[in-house]
Amino acid sequence: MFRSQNVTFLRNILDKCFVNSTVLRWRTSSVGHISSDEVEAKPLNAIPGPGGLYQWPLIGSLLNFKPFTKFTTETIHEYLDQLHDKYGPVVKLQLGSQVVVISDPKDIETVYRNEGRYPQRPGPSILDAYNKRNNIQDNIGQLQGEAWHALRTPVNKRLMKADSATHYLEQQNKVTDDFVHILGTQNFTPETSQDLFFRYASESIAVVIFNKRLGLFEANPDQGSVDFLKAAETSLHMIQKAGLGKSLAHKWYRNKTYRTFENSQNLVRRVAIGHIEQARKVLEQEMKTGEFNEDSPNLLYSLLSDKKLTNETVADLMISLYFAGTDSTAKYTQVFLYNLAKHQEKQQNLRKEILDLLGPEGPLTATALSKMVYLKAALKESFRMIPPVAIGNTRILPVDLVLGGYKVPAGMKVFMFNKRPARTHFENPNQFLPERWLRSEDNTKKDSAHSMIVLPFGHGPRNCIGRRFAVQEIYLAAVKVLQKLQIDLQPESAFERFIYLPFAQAEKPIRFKFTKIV
Ligand code: HEM
Repeated sequence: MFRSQNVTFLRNILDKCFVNSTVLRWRTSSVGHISSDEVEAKPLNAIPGPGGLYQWPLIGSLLNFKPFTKFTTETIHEYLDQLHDKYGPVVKLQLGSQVVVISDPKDIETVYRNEGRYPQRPGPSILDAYNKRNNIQDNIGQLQGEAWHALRTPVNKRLMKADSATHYLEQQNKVTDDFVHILGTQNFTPETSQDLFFRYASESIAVVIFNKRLGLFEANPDQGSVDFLKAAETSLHMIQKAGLGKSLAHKWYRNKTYRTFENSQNLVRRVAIGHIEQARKVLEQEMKTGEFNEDSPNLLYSLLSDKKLTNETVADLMISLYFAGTDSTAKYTQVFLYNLAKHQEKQQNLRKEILDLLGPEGPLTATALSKMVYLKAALKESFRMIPPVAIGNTRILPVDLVLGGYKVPAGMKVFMFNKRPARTHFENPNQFLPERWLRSEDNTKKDSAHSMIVLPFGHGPRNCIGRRFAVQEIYLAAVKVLQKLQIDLQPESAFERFIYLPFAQAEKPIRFKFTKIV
């Protein structure tokens, strides 16, 4: 052990020789400083975790799940919680490949601060296999390095600016009006209400991606668009299963998981390509007739006009956005409304904010949205209580790091298990308290690592590219539902268990009760 003056001395020396030293090449904290514990960092093989056969490649992954344990890929969060209870904040195990799972916000911060200009998130291995077999180019979520950056930059310009999503508010207000009208006028089984949320998310993102309404709320919607929803969900489920090592052979032959994935992914692509083709035709027609309005938002037009992008790349990008932007938002909109239904007092507080700013009929505008502090706090608290992804925040380390006192080498896959500190690092963690986010910023940011806990959309240059749209759609649903309807839960749904597929969802479809406010 080092005394504190020795540690300060060491820090100075290490900071100076940090870059070139071969002996002291381990980056040890978010800002390159070093602590006494970290100087004595232990090797990778000292990281605790399930031992013996569990550490074997391939077989080790299978042993994590049923029938060998009580866990499945959907309850991976419960399994990781149990491992962290047993082994501490750094755990090593086989999940598809060897991974290090971390849950200390300081370590999470260290990973993000050192992720570099082109952060590496492993692409889904089953999608890699599918693309290779079908001669399809890798998409934004799979590319790495400069190729990823070259594609991400033009998309950032269109989707990630502060006002990117608000340009679509007018059209998305209309989608939400239709959604809320149906919620308020029909009786649903839990399954049909769940389906309606999928239609809502799909319809909302389609006005951005394809510049058109899909008609999913109509009596006889296009069957392809309806089938897309189930196919996207199945594809994502298979991605998760394969990614966590429950399917191993898909790389070498078309096993059952792969075939299920292939069928659903074929459908996802076919439907998305159909929409893109139609959107392109409309665009060409409008340009011919002079109807085209350059000032109205049109993502497809804007991307096709970018000389650096080929038509094929634009099409693949649109497919990825449609695929990534439906299931995720559909599921989280339900989770948020669930939290509001479960916490009636908070629902009333939020309704008051909404009615004060918009009244019972007003559309959601960018100005009103900027004033809705309770809405933002409530969604953030919902993200804390039930994070939308359990292990979506993953990186392959570009440099050697010290995490929790262990040396983790460059190239290692690291899962950031933010779900755990979201419970362990807050007062009254089991209470739904939007108010905790209303306190002054400095109060919630006493510890800089605290800002590394609630990260529903990841962090850094590779964070979720659809986040502004996802959040806007969830806000719109909450605002418009609360303007018109009271949300309750039927008694059977009062204590739902949430699982990950890979996005958070209730284990059984939620039994909402929507009642018109008179
Ligand atoms: C509640 C809804 C959503 C959640 C919780 C979510 C979550 C995430 C997360 C955690 C990541 C990884 C970020 C990282 O590695 O730092 C991600 C990436 C991504 N998301 Fe989302 N997402 C949502 C909605 C959307 C929407 C609406 C779209 C498209 C319109 C979208 C498109 C993407 C894409 C393309 C990536 C990969 C980005 C890249 O690798 O550069 N997501 N998302």
